Amino acid sequence: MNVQPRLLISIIFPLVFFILSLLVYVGYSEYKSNQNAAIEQATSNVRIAREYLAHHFVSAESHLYLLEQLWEEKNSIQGVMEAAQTIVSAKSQYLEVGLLANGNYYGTDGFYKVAAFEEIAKRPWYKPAFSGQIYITPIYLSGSTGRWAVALVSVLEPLQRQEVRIILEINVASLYESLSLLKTLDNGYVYAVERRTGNIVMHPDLSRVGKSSSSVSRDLLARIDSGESTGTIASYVYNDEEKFSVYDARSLHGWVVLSGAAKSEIIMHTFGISAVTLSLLVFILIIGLSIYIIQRVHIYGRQLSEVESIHELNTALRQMVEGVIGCQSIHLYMRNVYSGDFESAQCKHCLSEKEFIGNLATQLGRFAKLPAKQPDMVSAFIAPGKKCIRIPLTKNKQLIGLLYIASPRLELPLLINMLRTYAQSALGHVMLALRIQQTDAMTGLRSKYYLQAQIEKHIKASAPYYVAMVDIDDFKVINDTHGHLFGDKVIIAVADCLRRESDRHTVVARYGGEEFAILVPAEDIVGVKMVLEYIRESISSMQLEFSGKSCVVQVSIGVAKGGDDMEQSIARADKALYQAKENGKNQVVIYCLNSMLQTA
Ligand SMILES: Nc1nc2c(ncn2[C@@H]2O[C@H](COP(=O)(O)OP(=O)(O)OP(=O)(O)O)[C@@H](O)[C@H]2O)c(=O)[nH]1
Repeated sequence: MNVQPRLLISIIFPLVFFILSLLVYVGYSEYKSNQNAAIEQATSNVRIAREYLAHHFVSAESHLYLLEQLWEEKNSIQGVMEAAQTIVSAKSQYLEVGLLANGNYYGTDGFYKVAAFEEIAKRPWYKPAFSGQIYITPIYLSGSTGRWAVALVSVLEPLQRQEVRIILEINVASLYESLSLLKTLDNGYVYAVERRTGNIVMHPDLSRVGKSSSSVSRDLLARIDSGESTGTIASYVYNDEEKFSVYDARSLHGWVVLSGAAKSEIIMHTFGISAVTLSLLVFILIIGLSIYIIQRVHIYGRQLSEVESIHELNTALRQMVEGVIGCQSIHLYMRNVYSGDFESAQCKHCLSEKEFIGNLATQLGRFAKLPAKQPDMVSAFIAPGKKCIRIPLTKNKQLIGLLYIASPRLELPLLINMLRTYAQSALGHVMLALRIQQTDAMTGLRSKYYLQAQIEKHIKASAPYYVAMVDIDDFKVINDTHGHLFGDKVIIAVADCLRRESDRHTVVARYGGEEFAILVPAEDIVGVKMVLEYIRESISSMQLEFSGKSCVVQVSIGVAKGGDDMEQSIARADKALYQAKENGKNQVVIYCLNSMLQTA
């Protein structure tokens, strides 16, 4: 199946636009679904983290309860501390267990301190509280271990009017270890913030712990306090990256657990899947179509380079132009190598060299787009009111033709330049073939075929003309006397004389052997007769000398007024020539219907 390149090109742009729109739509849908998936993943991570933390808090509370029971049974400091030591040793998340009793602070690993109340009140785990209360402290940097910690504190009945409290200090970093494995997309993480202060309690970057969170704003904390305990923070900026987070602030000792990811990750995921696949498909499609189009242009180009006549060139050019860029019509003007005029290959329109230089020469560079309102003198004639493309065709930097494409559908410079390359090479080829066909190799005069074509042109244009046949007298004798080489030189000398004595509108051709034909554009015989007599006299006055041999040449000429029938017109001139020979040669005879008229 052969699809015309212009059809493919005309569908490429809408197709690319359609696919790009589809890409945007698919990309947007994919982004939305990836965003929902990321939110779901973050929600699930937050739920897992909450369950994990709740489990640990319950476990810590049960350890506290155990120690409380021990204390309440015996009020034995040693008993409680021994049990506390066992618990701390077994649980890596616990930094220390402390007992405030008898005005002293007893800590695991043998830490003991006489506790003046003022000093106790400064400890991060201390706050005024009623007996029977259990509370969790804000995050603090543990003085004894230098680690970030929170303490779960149980306030017991005072003993001998002195406060009794059991303090379970939890290592936050150790608690976070397992949670750090929970990922949202590739790099999102779980973290926790204190509701009361807005400070971070758990974060993969330890330097962030104890500092205020960028995601949990005062505004959000207020909303949480008013009951909005779960939800999504749609957008916030952290480390110059736009992020989102899912939060849950339900009953976890005042902690808000969060998980989120950078939005760029969602975009990367989106591009990673659909967009890249689709872009690749579009890319492959465009490359494939481009290769096909270029191949088709080359096929047209090959057909063009095989043409041998101007008619074939016209047909092949039209097919190529219609197939490649599409158009209403094309017009080819080719330079006449003899006159320099630009003649239309389609019609009789001709731009003389003078007109051409005056109007177009200075504007001819690369191809030009001529809008309907700014035509040049040719486009105004061949396609009035239509836009055109004018393509100059050159050979050896010389202008040999002009191609006009009226109302082109595509104006892509790449295609027009390909077209131009093939067109100028084909035109150059055809012009060379024409030149060979139209020129007589020995004398350099026009050939018989060119003369006949020119007569046809005059007949078509209803332009008046005369045809004269010129024959060298007694040429056989010259040949026989001086040899054929000498005879050839005589033919060339006569041809030179004919050329010299004719003006640029007269066509002089070698008709065959020692016979010549002349086409004279003229209204009446008077001027023609004068010219022919002048030619005859010029030839007979030549003294020809070659290689020491010399001779005088004379010619007989028959002339007839041209009619609508080319062959008949030539036959009449021939008849007059025959009469000139009959009358004794070296004379001009004019053909008349009933009798021949001898001149001079
Ligand atoms: N040297 C040479 N001779 C040619 C050429 N073409 C034809 N001839 C010769 O020209 C001669 C023409 O002879 P004819 O047709 O008898 O005519 P003619 O001798 O000129 O006699 P008239 O025409 O009656 O004056 C022939 O002998 C041809 O061989 C050519 O290209 N070169």
